[in-house]
Amino acid sequence: MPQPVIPLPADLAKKYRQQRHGALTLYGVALLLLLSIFAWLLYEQYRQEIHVIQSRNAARADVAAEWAKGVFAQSDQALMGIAELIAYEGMPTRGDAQPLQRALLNRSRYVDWIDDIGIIDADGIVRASVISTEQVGRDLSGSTFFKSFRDQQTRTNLVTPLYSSSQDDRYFLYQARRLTLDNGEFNGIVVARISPRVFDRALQRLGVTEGESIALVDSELKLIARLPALEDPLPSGWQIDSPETLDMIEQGAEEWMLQMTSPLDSRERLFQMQWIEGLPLLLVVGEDVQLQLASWRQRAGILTGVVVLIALLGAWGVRHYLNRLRVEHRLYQSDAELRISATAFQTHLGMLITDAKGHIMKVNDTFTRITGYSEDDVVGKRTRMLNSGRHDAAFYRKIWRRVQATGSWEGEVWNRRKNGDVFPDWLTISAVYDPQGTLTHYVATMSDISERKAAEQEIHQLAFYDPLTGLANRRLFMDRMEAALKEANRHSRCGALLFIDIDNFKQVNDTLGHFAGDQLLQHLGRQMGQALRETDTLARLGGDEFAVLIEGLGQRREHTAELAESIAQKLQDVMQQPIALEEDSVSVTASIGITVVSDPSSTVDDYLQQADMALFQAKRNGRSSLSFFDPTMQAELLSRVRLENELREAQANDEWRLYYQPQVDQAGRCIGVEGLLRWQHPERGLVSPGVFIPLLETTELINPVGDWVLETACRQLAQWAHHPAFAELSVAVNVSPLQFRQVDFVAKVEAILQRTQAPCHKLKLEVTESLFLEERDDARDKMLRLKQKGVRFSLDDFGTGYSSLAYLAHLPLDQLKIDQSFVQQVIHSKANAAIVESTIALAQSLSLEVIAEGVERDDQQAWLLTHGCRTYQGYRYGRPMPLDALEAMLSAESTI
Ligand SMILES: Nc1nc2c(ncn2[C@@H]2O[C@@H]3COP(=O)(O)O[C@H]4[C@@H](O)[C@H](n5cnc6c(=O)[nH]c(N)nc65)O[C@@H]4COP(=O)(O)O[C@H]3[C@H]2O)c(=O)[nH]1
Repeated sequence: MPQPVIPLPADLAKKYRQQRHGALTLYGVALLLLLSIFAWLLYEQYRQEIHVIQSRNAARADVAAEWAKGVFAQSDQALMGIAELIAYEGMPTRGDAQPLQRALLNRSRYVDWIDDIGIIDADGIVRASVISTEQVGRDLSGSTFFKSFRDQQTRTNLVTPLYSSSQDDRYFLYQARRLTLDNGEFNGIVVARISPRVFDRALQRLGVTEGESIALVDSELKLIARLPALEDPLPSGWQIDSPETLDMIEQGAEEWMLQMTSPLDSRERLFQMQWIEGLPLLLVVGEDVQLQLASWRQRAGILTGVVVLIALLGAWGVRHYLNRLRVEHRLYQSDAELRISATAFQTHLGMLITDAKGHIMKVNDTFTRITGYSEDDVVGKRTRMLNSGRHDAAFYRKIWRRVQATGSWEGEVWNRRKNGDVFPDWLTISAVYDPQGTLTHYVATMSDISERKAAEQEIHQLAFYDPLTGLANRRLFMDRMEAALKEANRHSRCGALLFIDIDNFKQVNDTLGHFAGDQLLQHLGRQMGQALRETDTLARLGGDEFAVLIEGLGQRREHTAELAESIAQKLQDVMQQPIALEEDSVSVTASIGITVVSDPSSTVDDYLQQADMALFQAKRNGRSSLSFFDPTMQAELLSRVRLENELREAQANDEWRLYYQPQVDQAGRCIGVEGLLRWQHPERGLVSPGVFIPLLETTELINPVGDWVLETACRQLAQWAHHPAFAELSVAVNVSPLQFRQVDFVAKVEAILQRTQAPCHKLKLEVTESLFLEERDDARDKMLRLKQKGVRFSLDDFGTGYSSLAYLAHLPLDQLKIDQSFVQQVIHSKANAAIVESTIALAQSLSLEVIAEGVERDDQQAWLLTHGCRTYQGYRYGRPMPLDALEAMLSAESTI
């Protein structure tokens, strides 16, 4: 498997590229500079070499020219001497040329390069000749040469190019001088024939070194003389073929240089060519360029070698530098890779590397931290040492099969730490292959997910379990219900749903405190859990309400109901066991509503509703009762819902009525009334409070309705206050605990009293014992504040509750009202008689008035009177009635 290349950080890669580019650029520039200097140096040296050659050529050409001029000057001297002679002695005539002939001979001997001297008279007739005597008498008047002297007065002398001799075809140069008479008249010319050999000799005297050449040519490029002599010497007059030179001549240049191949010996030369002043002769001095530049070439070669060497050294240096740079970067890269690998290895994940056989080779610090095993503990051992024992062999086989098939595996595994603790581990295993595809190692990462699991567990617990009891909460219970319903439908098996409510839990909670209440709930949860099977689901739905789902009870509904009932009874028994709570020992009872889960068409909500209704019914039946859901319950519920809606409308439609029931003294005189609420229903007629008061309390409609009652009663009191027949009547009004607990209750009452201007001391508020079960001090405080206004208090239904008598003594009560349930049994039930008796005694001891409620018969009144109760209320004296009826009744009879 190819190793992944860890890319360099972008800035480092950029720096590397910049350094590399910089080095190459520097090298290129340096090389260019070096080459430029080198080329310049070479060129300069070449230029100097050429300049030296040119200078040398020019110097030699000058010398040669001077010499050539000297030759012609000397010969001209000779010609001048002859001219003077002729001027003195006159032109010889035919036959007397002897003396002149001798003079000519002398001159030609004196100037040895003069091959011949001749004299031509003004008519162009040769008068004398040193050598070519046979020429004497010859007429040359037609020759251009002669004519140029005769026709051009100013011409005094002339040198001609090479002319071939008519006798022997040899070439000669001719130098002529004008002869004049004393009067300046043209008298002919004297001509010297000069042999080119003179120049050969002269050039030889000048000498040349290897490669040099010097030549004299005439204006028609005929060779006059040349040094060095060629192996196969060319004759004078040999026509040189050099178009370049001819070009230059045609251009009329005085002197010039040409580099060209010599047409004589085919050597490449640099030629200096210049005319010899006043002569039709061209001096050509050449130097073999190749030869002369040999040392320059040598130097150039050495220099080139040096430059190449420097360039190579530079290139080597640059290459070395680049290599170093590359190595450095690779090193950095490798280093980075190593660092990354090392860092990656030391991560928050535990890491473990094994060989192909699973023997541990290396672990990191996190591994040690997670497992407690150091590297020394594990190296060489097999990974199975971490096995927790929670997974079977098949589990591990499956993992390794997966790794072999796909190269990796990840998942949750329970492993064991060195200290024996088992922990959940999120494990990944990757197989490592070499480039040939052979498995070489396994790399595993592990992370201890105990905390995550615990958190998940906690979240799960919080989401699905009741934090107080640890039982399933409503949500989980609903899920289980859903599942159970599906299961029941699939297998046609019935189940049962039980709703359990602890009777009077609220009072326990209120009297013993919330902590004790919590303990009680936890205890009951545990007790019930133990009484049920593991497959049953016990949940706390909230408050003191528990639910049990029992599945798979049977296929017959009746049988299931029987089983459910027995389970419910078992639970009731369990719950009734006394429970030690702090210092108290408490025993509670529970009411249970049961519904049988059997109807495939019913939903979870349907069953929950049914169980709820059954429970409602059970509670209505009294403590510790069981009730099965039946369809009539449902009807009741529906009517309850309807009633609730109607109650809301009643408030809006002003359907409330206040009835009054007389309260009398032992003489039968009405001393007051109790205001009792009635509902004037548009269809049902007059409805008793027993039907709707509990509903008003659960819907909190009790507050506005209670306000209305208070207001109505007070208004009535205020009216009666002005009526002598009723002015002494007091009005007792029932105040629900809910109503009393309103924060602004006192203010409300005060406002009503203020508004209605009712006499406060005639208003009697009837409160029940349940008011003092919670927030006692607040209730007492409110009573005291109202008491200050003169409002009086009567404790209603006395004897039915759990009132702490000690506490009652501290309340600002005025009256105890004996509940009608005791009063009506007072004759027949000794127990009831005892309760009434003790109540009367209690009232007397607390200096409270006492009134008996529900007195229907005379014997009851007699008994009460005998036992010290002198105030009564009951049908015996009048049923609750409308105001006008009451007033009519009171107006008609002075006593009842
Ligand atoms: N069998 C029998 N019953 C007798 C006799 N004498 C009186 N009663 C009934 O006993 C109840 C006395 O009222 P309570 O104990 O305060 O019990 C009241 C009271 O707790 C509540 N209630 C009535 N009006 C109001 C109200 O305005 N506010 C509040 N919060 N509760 C009210 O409704 C309860 C029932 O009221 P009612 O149906 O009017 O029933 C009244 C009354 O009609 C008798 O000789 N024999």
